[in-house]
Amino acid sequence: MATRTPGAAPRNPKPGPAKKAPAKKAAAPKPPAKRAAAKKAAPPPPPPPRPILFRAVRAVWLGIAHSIGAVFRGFGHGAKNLDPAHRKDGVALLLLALALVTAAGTWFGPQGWLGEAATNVVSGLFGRLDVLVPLVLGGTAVKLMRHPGPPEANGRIAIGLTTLVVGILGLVHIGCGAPAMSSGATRIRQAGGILGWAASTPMMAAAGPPLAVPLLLLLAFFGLLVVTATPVNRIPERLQQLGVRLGVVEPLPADGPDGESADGRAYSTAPPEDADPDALPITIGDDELSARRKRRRRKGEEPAAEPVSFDKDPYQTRDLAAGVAADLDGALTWGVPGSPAVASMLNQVKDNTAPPEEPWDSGPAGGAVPAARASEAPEGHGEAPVRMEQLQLAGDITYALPALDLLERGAPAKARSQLNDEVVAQLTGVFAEFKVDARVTGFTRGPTVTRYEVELGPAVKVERITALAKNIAYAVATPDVRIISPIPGKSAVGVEIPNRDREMVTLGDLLRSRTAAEDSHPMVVGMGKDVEGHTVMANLAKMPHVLVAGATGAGKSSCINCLITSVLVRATPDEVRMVLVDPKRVELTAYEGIPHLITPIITNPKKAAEALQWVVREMDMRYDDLAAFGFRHVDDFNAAVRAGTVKPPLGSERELTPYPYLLVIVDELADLMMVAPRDVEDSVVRITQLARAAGIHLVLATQRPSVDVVTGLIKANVPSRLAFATSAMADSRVILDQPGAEKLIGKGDALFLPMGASKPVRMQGAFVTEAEIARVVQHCKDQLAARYREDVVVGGGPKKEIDEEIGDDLDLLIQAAELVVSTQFGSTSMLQRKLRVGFAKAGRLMDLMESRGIVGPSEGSKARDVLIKPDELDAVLLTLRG
Ligand SMILES: Nc1ncnc2c1ncn2[C@@H]1O[C@H](COP(=O)(O)OP(=O)(O)OP(=O)(O)O)[C@@H](O)[C@H]1O
Repeated sequence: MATRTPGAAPRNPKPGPAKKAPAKKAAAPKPPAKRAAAKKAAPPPPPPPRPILFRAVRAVWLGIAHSIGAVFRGFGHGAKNLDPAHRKDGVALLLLALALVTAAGTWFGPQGWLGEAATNVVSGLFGRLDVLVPLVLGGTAVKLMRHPGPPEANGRIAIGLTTLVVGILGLVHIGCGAPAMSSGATRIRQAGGILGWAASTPMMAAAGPPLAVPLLLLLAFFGLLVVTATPVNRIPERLQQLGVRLGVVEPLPADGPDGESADGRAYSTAPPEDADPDALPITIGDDELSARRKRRRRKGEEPAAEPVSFDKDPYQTRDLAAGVAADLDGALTWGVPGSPAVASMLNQVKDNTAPPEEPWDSGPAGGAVPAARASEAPEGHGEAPVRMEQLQLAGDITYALPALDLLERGAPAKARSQLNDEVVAQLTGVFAEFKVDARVTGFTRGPTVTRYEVELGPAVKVERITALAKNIAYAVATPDVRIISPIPGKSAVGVEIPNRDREMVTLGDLLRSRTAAEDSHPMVVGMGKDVEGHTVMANLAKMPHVLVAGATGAGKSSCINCLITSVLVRATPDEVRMVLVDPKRVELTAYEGIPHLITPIITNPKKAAEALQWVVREMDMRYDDLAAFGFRHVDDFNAAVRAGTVKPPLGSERELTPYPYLLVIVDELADLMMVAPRDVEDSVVRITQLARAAGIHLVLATQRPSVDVVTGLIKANVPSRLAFATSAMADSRVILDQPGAEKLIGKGDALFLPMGASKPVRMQGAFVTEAEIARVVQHCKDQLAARYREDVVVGGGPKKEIDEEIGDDLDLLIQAAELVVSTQFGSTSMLQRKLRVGFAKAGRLMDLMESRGIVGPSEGSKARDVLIKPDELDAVLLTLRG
């Protein structure tokens, strides 16, 4: 659990004396220091346009390349939906052409001057192995077209492949008698080529031929590890996986003890012991951006102006080979020099895992960069949990969590686009037009909105910017301008303007992020990305209950899908169980049959109200257990059960098992409130007041955040709020107790106010497609069939003959009968209190009991006579149940 610290940029010195600056002075030159800072902050000029011929050739080349790429991607599955932003068809076509030319020359004899030249170069460089060059080039081209992978990986693969090839060519050269250069070009070509000669000669000179061979073998082996990003300690595992793929080895069953994965890595499902239960339930990871920014800032480097991708798999960088790989990735892709010594390589692994996004930063004074947490990450970061795990469930069932590959990668995030530069120019234009001494000193671009930072000249009132809101909106042609004054932690006014080229945040990218990897708690879910592009993760167990609201089409269902999919990807059914309530009948059907469900998806609002009452009973039962065994939180009880330190009472045959978290998701609270407002409110309030310690958590979604749906009582007990765009400010007030949500721009744009936070965080909610959900759900269903409990909703099991008059009140009536008979006290107000029902319902229960001979008739305000003795209770209950 970590929270974001506000930007560490030094505050500006106080503005000069409050002398009213004449209007003319507004445009006057700034003092030198200010000017210098501003100059540094100014955006770099756009690159000069390229000649038209170059652009035409490029367009034709890419056109051909994309057509051929499309053909290659058309084969089989898995490459058809490659995001255009990830394509590398241009380079791939070049490699393909080279493969064809070299194949013609080396396989069929040189033809023509081009063929001869290519053959001479290839055979001269690679010697005997020249025949393999076309294959490697062709294979690489096809791989680039079908699965280009993250750009950093290409750098690593290039270096690894070179090391591998040089090692092998050196060995071939020695194997062919190690001819010297003086023996002629033909002998060199018939051995390891110039590369083989260059690799083997110094080794033999330095260590002698017997040692040169193992050294070259080591070099080749090292290259292989780098190409495949295999850490040394995972070689056996990778070999095993290869064997399984080739069908020569059986998959290993999970052999770790409970709570340990197959590879022996501890897999903790409980929150960290030192976790502060009152801390904010969200983690805003600054891994993606700030680590690199901060490093660059330390080095005094200018930020990169080019938008860059930060798709990077933190799991690949664990030890030497992976460390080198990561280091080389950084070196090749981002121009960061690779460290010479192995030790420093290892140190840099962590740094290199931070995606190298670089927003436009105005340098220390502009402070568009928030403080980074990445460099303060705990040492053990490299031990991020491996996601594909074989986990042991109760009853010796192994359960593999879905692979993160089932979720798509998003397009690379942009740190800056031409449209941002245009907006900066428009803002500058507005300030100049209205003669306000202010300038844009930087911006941080999020997926949906960009926050432009505006610094004011001396003696310029903040109100002058706020007063310009409408003019700014006019200039940038969008009504949705939000002004934040000041940006927390900075002496600057923030102007949030939607990106016309907005980006999608995919759930896959969130769950692959380092922030997600660092917290293996099963209830941690991907929420989205904030305005600075940081990953926002939330721990549902710490929320502990959340209200999700917004107008129709604003993104609630997508958010709920992300929550459920996150849980499916990160938690086993033994860790988290769910009750899904979907009165709209369409939103959650994709999850029918998942093993995490405790009861089939509930679509009938009346049944939903019953299910909530079941949740209350489950909570009471858990509380009884906690009290009986002397624990205060279900996590402590679970830990004790797993450790075997808690035993059932003597004589009891009960087998203690840990309680899973119970996640109750209601996708349209309004539908429930329409059928049984009092019961639903009662249950929700009771659950929200108490369920936290019992590991039961509610997510309530509604598109009607009016006071009759989100009542005062519900609001008071649901502390975390997530507001998507609302149609009116009043709705925003109901959800967040403040305006703001009415200014959101829909499609997942949200304000997130987690428990304990005073200000909401604006974020772009994540998105997960139906196809991804279907893949994850299929995986879970393949692992385990759902086992439903029959007592959750009455009527879930075989239909019993229940007295028509009793109808849906059977459960309550039974509880009332138990209460009245066991206490021998026929009081309506007692029923109201104990069953938490209203006066009308308690009166009706009393009447039902009277008509069934359990209590006598009403005697005014006096308690009724109880006509049944405690030992007759069981028989009476049986009759009631039909
Ligand atoms: N996070 C997101 N990123 C991108 N697009 C989104 C996002 N969330 C929603 N959308 C787009 O908005 C559409 C409507 O979203 P969604 O169905 O989640 O809305 P909703 O609030 O649940 O509406 P309703 O209440 O009518 O069900 C989606 O089909 C999708 O195209």
